[in-house]
Amino acid sequence: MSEAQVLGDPVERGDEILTPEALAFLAGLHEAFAARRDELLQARSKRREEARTTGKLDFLPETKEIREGDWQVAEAPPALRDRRVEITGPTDRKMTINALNSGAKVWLADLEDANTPHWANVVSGQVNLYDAVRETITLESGGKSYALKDDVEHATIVVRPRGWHLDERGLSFGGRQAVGALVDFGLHFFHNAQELLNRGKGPYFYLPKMESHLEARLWNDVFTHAEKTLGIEHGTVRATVLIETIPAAFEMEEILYELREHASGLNAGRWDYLFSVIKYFRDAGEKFVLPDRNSVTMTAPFMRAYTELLVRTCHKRGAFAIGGMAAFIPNRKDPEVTAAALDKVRADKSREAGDGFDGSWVAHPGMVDICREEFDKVLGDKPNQLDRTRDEVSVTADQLLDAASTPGGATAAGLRAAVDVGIRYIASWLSGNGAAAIHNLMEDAATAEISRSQVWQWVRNGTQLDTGDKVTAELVRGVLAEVRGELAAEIKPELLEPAVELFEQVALADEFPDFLTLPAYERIK
Ligand SMILES: CC(=O)SCCNC(=O)CCNC(=O)[C@H](O)C(C)(C)COP(=O)(O)OP(=O)(O)OC[C@H]1O[C@@H](n2cnc3c(N)ncnc32)[C@H](O)[C@@H]1OP(=O)(O)O
Ligand SMILES: O=CC(=O)O
Repeated sequence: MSEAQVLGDPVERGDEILTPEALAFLAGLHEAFAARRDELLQARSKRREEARTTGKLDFLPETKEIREGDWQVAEAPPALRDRRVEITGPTDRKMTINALNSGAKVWLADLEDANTPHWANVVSGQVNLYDAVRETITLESGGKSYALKDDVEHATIVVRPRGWHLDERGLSFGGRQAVGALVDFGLHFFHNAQELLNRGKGPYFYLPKMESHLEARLWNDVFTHAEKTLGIEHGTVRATVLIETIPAAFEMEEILYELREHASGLNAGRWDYLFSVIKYFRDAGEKFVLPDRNSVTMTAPFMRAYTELLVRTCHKRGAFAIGGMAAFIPNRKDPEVTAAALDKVRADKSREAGDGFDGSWVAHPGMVDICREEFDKVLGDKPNQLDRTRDEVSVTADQLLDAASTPGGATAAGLRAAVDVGIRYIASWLSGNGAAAIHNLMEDAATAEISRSQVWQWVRNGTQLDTGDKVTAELVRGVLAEVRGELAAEIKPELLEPAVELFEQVALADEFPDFLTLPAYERIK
């Protein structure tokens, strides 16, 4: 087996996580699965090229039997039967404690879009998960003592590892960089799977950014291998898959089918989904050009088609349908902003509960009650609404791809906001914070991806703004220069300058970079 080499700097308590046994377990995962990961990433480009040339995607003819077959996913374990409110957040120590105490049923412990994968964050996130699972996690910070409360039910931990595309420079196996997803999954599983089972929970995961059922098959094989290696019963791992890429929307059934012994549901990851629609069809013509990011809502016809199909697919197969993130967050200093955010989140969760979702996401502890209240109204004493099978729903490929009917337009204010948010977010990411409050919205990698890919698409299509200006690279550079001047008073030059350069690269390069976090990762030391 390839030998593990730890290349990242030492991290406090890292020796408890990067033990020889844990590294050997990761080496086994890499030996078995890294090459297949590489092949599947290559397959992504081939499929995208087909969509670019045809401007189309469709349900797969070769998997029709699966879509029409009679099968169900495994029954949910007790800890995942009631998911009416899920809080998401990075695994820093304070957020971990606050999330577990928040009153949410589930905590999505985010090693992905809300986390900058600095080696220190990668390892300390695992230290925090280790302590969280054992309920020993405490912190002294800002004159406050943090610990798990005795009088609330602690949220069930569901870990989101990085997507398949990201490598990890802090570790190598046989001289090749580790696969980020296998590191995140493997360390949590190795240290905590048995401990979680002893406590009546289990190793539960959220799987991000998949583009096909073959990628789901790979995850399923990883789970089976991990269970076998550690002597844990097959089917103990439970995974909720984020449907957050446009090709995956055409394979919801197949993804559940591949993971059926390990699946617990699908989530409508709306932000990455929007990013994916733009990215996939960025050069397929005007009909895929979307209006300003913040004006595309969940009631746009193509977004509605996606969520309706998701609920229908899940409940047909006995899987949970989990709603997405309304990005509005409260602001302690501004009651008006807070009141408006609460109203918007309430409306969003009310719509989702009415549509048949079994629960949904919030980004902030201040939103937990609102989400719970809206789901309580629909669920009452029932833990979920798997029985609402939504048989009347039927969604076509054209409906999923109908970006053209989205109301709204591209505006100069929208362009400026995209540049401003993009730069602010990248500066935050580079500093080690993968999630940030920007203009009273939660921003993470997914939301920032929309901003920069939208700019790229508008330039490529020469989109006309409300001012009559056509979006060109020159126009965007002008906006960039103005925004950079404004932000100089707020962001240190050592973060602002690389953030501006990176934004320019990911928004204006001739060749569209697949993920902004790839060139950003190259920049971190
Ligand atoms: C599109 C997607 O992929 S969504 C999923 C990925 N994104 C995320 O998970 C982002 C989750 N949200 C966050 O990270 C945060 O809410 C932020 C960064 C947006 C804002 O955080 P802050 O600036 O700290 O907000 P604010 O000052 O209002 O926080 C108030 C308190 O709530 C805590 N808090 C805020 N958000 C969270 C959270 N998601 N989980 C746990 N605690 C939280 C803060 O730690 C703070 O605690 P304290 O009073 O003990 O100091
Ligand atoms: O990951 C979730 C999303 O909305 O993107």
